[in-house]
Amino acid sequence: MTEMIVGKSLSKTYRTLVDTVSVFENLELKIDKGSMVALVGESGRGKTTLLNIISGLDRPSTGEVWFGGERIDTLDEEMLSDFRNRHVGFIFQHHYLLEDFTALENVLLPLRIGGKTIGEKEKEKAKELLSRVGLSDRLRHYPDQLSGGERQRVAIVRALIHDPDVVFADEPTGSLDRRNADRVEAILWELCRSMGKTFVVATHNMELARKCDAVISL
Ligand SMILES: Nc1ncnc2c1ncn2[C@@H]1O[C@H](COP(=O)(O)OP(=O)(O)OP(=O)(O)O)[C@@H](O)[C@H]1O
Repeated sequence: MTEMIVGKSLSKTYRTLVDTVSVFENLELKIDKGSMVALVGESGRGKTTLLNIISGLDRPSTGEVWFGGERIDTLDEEMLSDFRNRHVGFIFQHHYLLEDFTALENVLLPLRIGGKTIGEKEKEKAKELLSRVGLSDRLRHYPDQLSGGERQRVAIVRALIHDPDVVFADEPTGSLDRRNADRVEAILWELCRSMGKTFVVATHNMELARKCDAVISL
C-alpha cells in the first residue's frame, strides 16, 4: 500500500513562561493511502497535538512530516496554508460554521477560499453531498436554524467538498449526545470510505477506533 503520511522521529515540546511540557518524543508513524486510522489515548496525551502536526496546522519541535511524498514541516506559512487548502479537510469538535451563511454557502466556502469560481457544477456537487448526509431540505437554513447533529453534518460536507486527500477529525462528535454522535459518526465513516479518503480521527470512542484499519495509541 502507498504511504500517505509519514512521521519521522517526531517530538513536540511546549514552552510556557513557567515550564516546559514534552508531549511526545521520537514518535514514528505511517498512514497508508485510503486507510481509516484512529488516534487514541487518555486526555492530555497529545492526540490533538499530533493531529495538528501531521495535518500541517502545527509543526513538530523536531522530526519530519511527509505528506504524499512531500515534506511539509519545512514549508513556510503561505505554502503550508496553500497545502492545507488543496490536500486536507478538517472536522473539529465545534462546527465553526459561519453564522451569516446558509448551509449551502458554508459548504462552498473552501472552494471560494481556494480561488474557485462557484458555478452550477460546484453547487450541484455541494447539494449532492448535503443530500447524502440527509440535509437536502436544509440547504438554505442558517447554522442557528439547524440542530447540533445537522450542523456537524454540514461541517463534514464542508471538509469534503474540495476533494481532499486526507480528512482529519478531532473528536468530531464530542459535543453531541450519544445517539446523535453515533449517527454522525456513521455518516462520516460511510462518506470517507465510499469516497476512498484517507481518514484520521482523534477519538475517545473505542467502538469507533475498533472499526478503523489501524489505531495509533498515545
Ligand atoms: N499551547 C500549549 N502550550 C502549552 N501546553 C500545551 C499547549 N497545547 C497543549 N498543551 C499540553 O500538551 C498536552 C497534550 O495536549 P493535547 O490537547 O494534544 O491532548 P489530547 O490528547 O488531545 O487531550 P484531550 O483528549 O483532552 O483533548 C497537554 O498536557 C496540554 O496541557
